[in-house]
Amino acid sequence: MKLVLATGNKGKLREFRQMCQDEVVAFSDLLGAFDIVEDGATFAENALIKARTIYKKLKETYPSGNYFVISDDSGISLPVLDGAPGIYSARYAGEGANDKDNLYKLINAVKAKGLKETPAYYTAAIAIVSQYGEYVVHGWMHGKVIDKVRGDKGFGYDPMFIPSGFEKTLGELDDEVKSKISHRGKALALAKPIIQMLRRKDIH
Ligand SMILES: O=c1[nH]c(=O)c2ncn([C@@H]3O[C@H](COP(=O)(O)OP(=O)(O)OP(=O)(O)O)[C@@H](O)[C@H]3O)c2[nH]1
Ligand SMILES: [Mg+2]
Repeated sequence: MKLVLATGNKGKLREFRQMCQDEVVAFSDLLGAFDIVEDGATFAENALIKARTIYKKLKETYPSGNYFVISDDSGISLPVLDGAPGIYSARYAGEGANDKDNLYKLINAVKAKGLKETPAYYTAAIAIVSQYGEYVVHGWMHGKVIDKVRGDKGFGYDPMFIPSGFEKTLGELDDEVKSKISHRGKALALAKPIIQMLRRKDIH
């Protein structure tokens, strides 16, 4: 049974591949690349929208295929900004904004509050859509953001985010370290038993 990832984000794909023993196929390799409208009100709703869209298209394109779809909707929230950018993290600096635009907009928002650092947390909702049912799990990573960029690892807001208990930003820490403590890593740890269950169902 194929595990198809419903994301167009290369950073997420890299992290999923590193964290899953199973082979992970990007949906664009099977269906070509396209955008999905994420108009849900929560991370969970958006994750389900993405996974359902890809599952439906796969069923239309490969009716006898054997697969399940996994998606990730995630973002960073700052209590000092009433939880922004939250579910709008990918388009914080506007539709079509890239990671750098979003990163510098958030740095400027922190500075505009007269702060050098402030608490922040990442949320990830992972949805799994399969012929047996739909599942959603969550993970969080708490820490703080600073008013500057440090390091070039990770993606998105990582160069300004310092996880609790660390001195370095995620831009300075290796992917292996990030995976152990990240919102995505924690959500995936909860998703793994579901994935195993789906594989067992597939066998019997
Ligand atoms: O520095 C970061 N490290 C992370 O670990 C992380 N996780 C999420 N984010 C931010 O939140 C948006 C998600 O939005 P999002 O879930 O809609 O994803 P996306 O649009 O990039 O891809 P897709 O999966 O929807 O295709 C992303 O673009 C990033 O800006 C992160 N930033
Ligand atoms: Mg998105």
